[in-house]
Amino acid sequence: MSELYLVTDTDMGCRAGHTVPYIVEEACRAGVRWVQLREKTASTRAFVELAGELKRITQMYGARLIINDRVDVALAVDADGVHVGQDDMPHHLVRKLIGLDKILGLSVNNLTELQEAKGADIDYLGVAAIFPTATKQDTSSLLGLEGLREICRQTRLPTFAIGGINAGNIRDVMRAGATGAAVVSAICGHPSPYEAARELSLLMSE
Ligand SMILES: Cc1ncc(COP(=O)(O)OP(=O)(O)O)c(N)n1
Ligand SMILES: Cc1ncsc1CCOP(=O)(O)O
Ligand SMILES: [Mg+2]
Repeated sequence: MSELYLVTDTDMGCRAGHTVPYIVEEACRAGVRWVQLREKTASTRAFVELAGELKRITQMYGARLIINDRVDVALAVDADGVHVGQDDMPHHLVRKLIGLDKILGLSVNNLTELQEAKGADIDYLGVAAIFPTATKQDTSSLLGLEGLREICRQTRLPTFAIGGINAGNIRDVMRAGATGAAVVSAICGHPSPYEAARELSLLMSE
């Protein structure tokens, strides 16, 4: 199964002429089985409606739907899980709210955060940021491939590398030991999300 992880961006999709449901369906058609709905400015109503739409699409393809930051939205649509970072709701409280059966992802940006996450009841790590990215403004210092390699070496949890990953570097990311790669612009900003996801999936399994 492809461990390519699509993280959505409505504005970027718009600029490329796509809606988020279109991007998600095209990526799923290309084999993506991890989808995160990331909405930083949407109203709660719009967020929940979009999440419901993505739930139908992801279910059709057997893909997982993860909600960024918002436990309430995840619960409202019975999503497969939630992804939180270091400034979001603490992961142990998220686990309490979503229950044991849901997927919980946590971002780690350095080795200190990795140590703090040891023993936590989380299902995977988002390892950020690997390369420079224009998609997220508030990223902390860059890990690079060496930083990624060290984090992967020190954990048994599945690791999804994120930040500036594209067709030119995804093989290096996988060679550094990541379980998978999470991307925003490489799929949402591409003229063909289907072709982009196909190419990335092929490259990462080489
Ligand atoms: C798979 C994955 N990894 C890392 C992140 C970043 O989460 P966070 O640090 O909470 O930042 P925001 O995405 O909320 O801006 C992620 N979303 N997904
Ligand atoms: C959400 C997020 N978290 C860390 S970097 C990032 C953005 C990644 O976007 P892109 O794949 O376009 O570099
Ligand atoms: Mg967050």
